[in-house]
Amino acid sequence: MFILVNLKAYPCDPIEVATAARDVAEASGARIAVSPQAADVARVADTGVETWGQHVSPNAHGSHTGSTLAEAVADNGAEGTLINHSENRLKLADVDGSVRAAERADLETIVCANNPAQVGAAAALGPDAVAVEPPELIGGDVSVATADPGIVEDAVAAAEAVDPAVDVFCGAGVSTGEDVSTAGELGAAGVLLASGVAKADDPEAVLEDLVSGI
Ligand SMILES: O=C[C@H](O)COP(=O)(O)O
Repeated sequence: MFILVNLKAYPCDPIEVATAARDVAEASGARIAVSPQAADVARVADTGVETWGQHVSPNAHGSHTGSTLAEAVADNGAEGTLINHSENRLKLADVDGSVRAAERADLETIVCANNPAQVGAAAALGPDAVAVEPPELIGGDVSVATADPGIVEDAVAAAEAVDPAVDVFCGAGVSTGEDVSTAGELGAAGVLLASGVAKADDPEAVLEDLVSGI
């Protein structure tokens, strides 16, 4: 199970979380990555933790003011990127363009989706993985794998039907090792989480609990 911690725009210290994630990953052997604000990618990557972008734009180099260039994200140390997060939705053509931009920059990709139908559509674009996140459960206290296990199983089936090579993650409300374990039992290859770590008083303790569920 891959644990991807999205820091969103939370007022946490990205270096504190990144350092904790690096240490827990090294001690446990678990794959843990941190996805900070674009402006923090380089200094988070400098900690040695696996680092992901929160978004890349569909454009290449050129006259695109305000874009998040995939090549710049990669050059600053990121190994992958989220695309189409629930809080940063894109048009279908731009999801496709962002996946292609990430591929050009050798970034691994996870395309986010609200439900199994969108998971199937996202899988058809050929990302490395898709993540199913019911928007109403994001930021809550109950894991998607507990609140709505059927949506995870249906998402796994939807991706499998389109492209068996595309992994499925689940996210929303994940904060414990038990949540990670349950997600794995439902067929998820990883979890996408944010508030459980970014808002924690002791991010390292939460990460240690999370990896206990792998
Ligand atoms: O990117 C992370 C997801 O939106 C889940 O957020 P959450 O763990 O705060 O529910």
